[in-house]
Amino acid sequence: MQPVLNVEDVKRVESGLTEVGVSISELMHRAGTAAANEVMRTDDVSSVTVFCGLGNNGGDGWVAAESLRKRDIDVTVVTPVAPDDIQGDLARVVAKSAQSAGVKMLVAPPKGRVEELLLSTDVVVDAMLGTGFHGDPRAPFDIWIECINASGATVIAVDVPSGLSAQTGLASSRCVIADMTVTMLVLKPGLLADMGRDACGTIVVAPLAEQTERLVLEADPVAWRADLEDYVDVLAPPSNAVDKFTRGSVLVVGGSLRFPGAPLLAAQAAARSGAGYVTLAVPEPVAPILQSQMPEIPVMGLPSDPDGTFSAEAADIVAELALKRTATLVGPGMRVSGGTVGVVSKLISSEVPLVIDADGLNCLARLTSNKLDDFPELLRRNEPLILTPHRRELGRLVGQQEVPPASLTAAMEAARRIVWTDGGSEITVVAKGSATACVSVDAAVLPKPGPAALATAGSGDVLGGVVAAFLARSNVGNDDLPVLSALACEVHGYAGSIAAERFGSHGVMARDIIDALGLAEDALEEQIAFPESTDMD
Ligand SMILES: NC(=O)C1=CN([C@@H]2O[C@H](COP(=O)(O)OP(=O)(O)OC[C@H]3O[C@@H](n4cnc5c(N)ncnc54)[C@H](OP(=O)(O)O)[C@@H]3O)[C@@H](O)[C@H]2O)[C@@H](O)CC1
Ligand SMILES: Nc1ncnc2c1ncn2[C@@H]1O[C@H](COP(=O)(O)OP(=O)(O)O)[C@@H](O)[C@H]1O
Ligand SMILES: [K+]
Repeated sequence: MQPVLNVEDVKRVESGLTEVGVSISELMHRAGTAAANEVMRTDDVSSVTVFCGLGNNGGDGWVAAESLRKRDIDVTVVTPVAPDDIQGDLARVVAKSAQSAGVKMLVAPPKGRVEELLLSTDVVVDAMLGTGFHGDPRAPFDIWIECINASGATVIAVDVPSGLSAQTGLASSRCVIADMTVTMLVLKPGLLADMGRDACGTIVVAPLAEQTERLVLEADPVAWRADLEDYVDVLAPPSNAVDKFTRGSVLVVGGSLRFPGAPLLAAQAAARSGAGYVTLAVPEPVAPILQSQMPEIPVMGLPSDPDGTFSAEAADIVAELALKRTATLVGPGMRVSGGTVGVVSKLISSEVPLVIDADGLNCLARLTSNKLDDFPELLRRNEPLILTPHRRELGRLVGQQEVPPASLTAAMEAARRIVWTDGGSEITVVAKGSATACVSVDAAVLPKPGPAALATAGSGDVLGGVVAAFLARSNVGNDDLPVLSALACEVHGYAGSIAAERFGSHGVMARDIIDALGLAEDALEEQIAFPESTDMD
């Protein structure tokens, strides 16, 4: 797994490096050289334009320019001020050095001149704004960003694309869209989430020093990005000595007359994700509608209120059914009512492996008056509990219903409040979004995100079914639940990619993701077993 550090903690690594004798100036030289090395790896590069800002990110750019000049590349720096007028000492020194080495420069050129230069540029190096960026890019960077994005050149961003927050992944209206980002020392969360996914392109981490790895670990990574090899331990070894029950049995509890389809999607997803036996428990009037849709899945009709949601009597029946299954998923389409809150409450207090999704989470929010983290006794259990909220559901659980977490780091923080509620429990929160984090007290694991095609109604119900099936099938300890959940997310994401190939990136419906789940899991398992021979990017 690759560590991810909050930007403020990157500074601890930086000062740790200076303590072992690697100065900031030396780091800047190594950073600029690392960026130049990536430029040299680009096919057919002969002319490069480096856009430099006025801080240390700009300093990296000047070093890169000098390094490229020494390798006979036709390089021009575009800068707001001449080297002598740069305020920062470090950046001024490297800028003057590049100037002495014969690097060409354009000082505060008009927009037309920048556009003209870009016409004959193969590679742009974006060294305007790095981790010191805040607010909206001011002139001239806003204009240069526009010109860079409109050009046909390959764009390599230094540390972080200018205009993107390396911490939050949120971008202002102007943000460089790079083909590659050479990030210094370690991954930062904003590169992996939200706008970061669009802006960074391929991410290359430049460690810059041999002590970096140790210092990064000491700085307490906020998350870990999973590599395929990290899933080896949670994959069950294949065996033919199984029957439909030993392959894992899943109970899906949910549905209402208003939303009958959601639990069906979840149940189908569980069945397509290798659970040998899947049962649906829905309110009485919903049962005949669903049974006709899916003959493989037995549907049980439970006591219902007149509005077509579970009544209070359903809770005990559900808990009894759940005791006989290896995992239970509760929530899809079930609405929030006295009866459904009772069902969720009963399941939580039963020692059954449990996944709570969608309205199940909203019931939990109702039960705890939007303060789940104030109810430690509720979450104290031995069997696994996996919550799969999207950001709005997550916000409702922790008192942020008005302003839900707006970034991956904010979502991880909210998830941590839940998992730490009883001081370290068996809970994993799968904080869903365009990038997802699987958070437990031990770690936050970031699966590789799937395509935007996953952003379609019912896609979360499908993920709930996949997670429940993986939980039902697996024998992993509670410590491994974040990795197991992350694998479920990757299968879901890869199924989304297969579906997008089949139906087009705008044409995917939840049912298409379900149909691709089995193939996605096989392909991922093959990739995990034979990482060299298959390439799925
Ligand atoms: N960590 C490491 O170990 C290493 C870090 N290194 C590098 O250092 C970089 C961080 O450097 P940094 O701290 O000097 O900040 P940086 O990103 O250059 O920005 C500051 C400048 O931008 C300006 N500015 C800010 N917002 C703005 C806006 N909206 N619009 C316009 N301007 C704006 C701000 O001006 P101010 O707002 O203060 O007036 C100031 O002039 C890091 O990303 C990496 O590349 C490597 O050299 C080696 C190893
Ligand atoms: N832009 C995106 N890129 C990748 N995955 C996404 C994106 N948007 C949503 N997803 C994924 O799709 C699923 C949507 O879940 P959810 O919001 O609960 O949907 P619904 O409630 O409609 O079923 C989650 O797994 C989420 O991580
Ligand atoms: K940059």
